[in-house]
Amino acid sequence: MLEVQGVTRMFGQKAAVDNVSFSVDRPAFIGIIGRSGAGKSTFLRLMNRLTDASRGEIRVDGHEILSLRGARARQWQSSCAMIFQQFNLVPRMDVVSNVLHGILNRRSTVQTMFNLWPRADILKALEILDRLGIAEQAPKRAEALSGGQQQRVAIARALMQDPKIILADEPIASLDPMNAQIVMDTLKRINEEDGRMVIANLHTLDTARRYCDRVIGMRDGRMVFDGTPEQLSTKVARDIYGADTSFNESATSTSIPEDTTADRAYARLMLS
Ligand SMILES: Nc1ncnc2c1ncn2[C@@H]1O[C@H](COP(=O)(O)OP(=O)(O)OP(=O)(O)O)[C@@H](O)[C@H]1O
Repeated sequence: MLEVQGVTRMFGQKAAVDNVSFSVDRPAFIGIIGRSGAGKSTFLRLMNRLTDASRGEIRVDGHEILSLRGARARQWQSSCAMIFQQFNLVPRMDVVSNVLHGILNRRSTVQTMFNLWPRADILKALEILDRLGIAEQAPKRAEALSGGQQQRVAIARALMQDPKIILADEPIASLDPMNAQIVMDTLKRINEEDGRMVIANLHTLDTARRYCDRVIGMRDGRMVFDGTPEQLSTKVARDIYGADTSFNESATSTSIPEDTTADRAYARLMLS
C-alpha cells in the first residue's frame, strides 16, 4: 500500500530527512517519534507534497507521488489529508463552513465568492460532525470551541476530503490529557472503521504505544527504529531521543490520572 524508498530532503548541507525507507502493506496506524528537529514534520510534508524531496520515491498503491506536478499533485493532496497541532481552522468562520473547506478546491470561483455549497455537501459535513460527536457545534464560530473540539473539526475537515491517508503532525501537542485522548480515540476509530491509514507524529511515548500498530523512530533525519509498540522499550526510546540514563519516560506522558476514569467513559460514550 505504501512504499517509502530512500527519501531524503536536504536544507543546504543538512539532511532534514536522510535516506528513509519503509513499507506498509495495510492501512495501519503509524506513529513517528523523535526529539525536536528529528525530521518528523518534514517527512509528513514530503508525503503531502507540501515540500519537495531531494531524492527517493514514495509509492502509494503502486503510484509514485513525489514526481507528481500540478493538477495531479493537488489530486494526491486531496487524498492525503493533513491535521496540524494548531488545528489551522478559520477562527471567525462557523464550524460547518470550516469542514466544507476540506473540499474548497472542488468548487468554482463563483461558488467560493458567494459561499455557496451544494446541499449534499452540507449534509455530508453535518453527518461527519455528528459522527465525531460535535454536530451541535456546527453553527458556532470555530474560535468559540475548546481545543479538543477544534481538533475534531479539523479531523472532520480532513474526512470531508475522503482521504486514503491522514497525516497528523503532533495532533495532540496543544491539548490537555482529556482532550488528547478524545482526539486520539477519534483518529483510531477512523483508522479501524474506515480503513484509512493514519501516520501521526507524536511527542509522547505512551500515546505511541497505546494507539499505534507500528512505531517509527527518527533521529537526525534518519530512521533509527521501526517496530511494534511492544518493542519500544525504555532503552530503545532512550536511543531514539539520544538521551542518557537519566531519561525519564513520565516526562513525555499524557496519561490521565485515575480519578478521571468516569470522564473517560463519558468521552467514549460521546464518541460511540
Ligand atoms: N524550511 C526549512 N529550512 C531550513 N531548515 C529546515 C526547514 N524546515 C526544517 N528544517 C530543519 O530540518 C530539521 C528537521 O526539522 P523538522 O521540523 O522536520 O523536525 P521535527 O522532528 O518535526 O521537529 P519538531 O518536533 O520540533 O517539529 C531541523 O533541523 C530543522 O531546523
